[in-house]
Amino acid sequence: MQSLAIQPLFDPGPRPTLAIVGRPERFPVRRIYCVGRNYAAHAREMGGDPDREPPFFFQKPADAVVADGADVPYPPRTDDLQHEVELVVALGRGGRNIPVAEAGALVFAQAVGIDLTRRDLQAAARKAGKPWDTAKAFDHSAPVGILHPVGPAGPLTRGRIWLAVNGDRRQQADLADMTWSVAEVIAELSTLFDLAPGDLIFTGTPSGVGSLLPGDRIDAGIDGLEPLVTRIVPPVA
Ligand SMILES: CC(=O)CC(=O)C(=O)O
Repeated sequence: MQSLAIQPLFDPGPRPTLAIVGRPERFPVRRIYCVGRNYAAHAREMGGDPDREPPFFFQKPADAVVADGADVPYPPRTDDLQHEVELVVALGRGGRNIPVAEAGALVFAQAVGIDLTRRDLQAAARKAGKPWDTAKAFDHSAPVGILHPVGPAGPLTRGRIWLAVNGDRRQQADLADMTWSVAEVIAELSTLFDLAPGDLIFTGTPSGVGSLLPGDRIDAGIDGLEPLVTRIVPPVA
């Protein structure tokens, strides 16, 4: 009998990958989950009440990742691109219904990330009760720095997180200010989705989010991790 080799209809292209400190291999990205309003001060600056509304989840496509400090083209259909610096964790193991006490062990590595947001589209979607995808899940919306494998202590629970635009400090807080810890985020997320190796989780941004323009240089950092540096460049013609 003739064997049928199943070929894809077209070349699906490479999976996005991230560099890892001290390792020759790269981390293949499967999905990107994000946490909204995980710092009380940011929830307030967005008009929310952190005492009444718990954090929540949304996603970006894996190919929104911007790796290796590449430039970010200013996206179309917005007049208000904004920065949101975040701790990003990269899962080396998956699972579902993970208890909080075991959740940290799923984390392979961590990095600095920026959840770029078309704030004007987000505000319009919120007002109309519509989804946020056009505001959050656009091309080049997820710059991520080099991954640092976690040690036996697991993912970071404290330390300064900050972001500067053209040298001006815009965001600064401590990871200890997160409403849900990394372990709590993973445990909660694993009740909603089957988590798997390759998943990235953006763990929420502190207050001080603000607008970006073509030509801006962004420096973002978290104590103990390699800073992320990227530039906003003119829109793709
Ligand atoms: C209001 C937001 O933009 C949600 C978000 O991305 C965050 O809080 O982080």
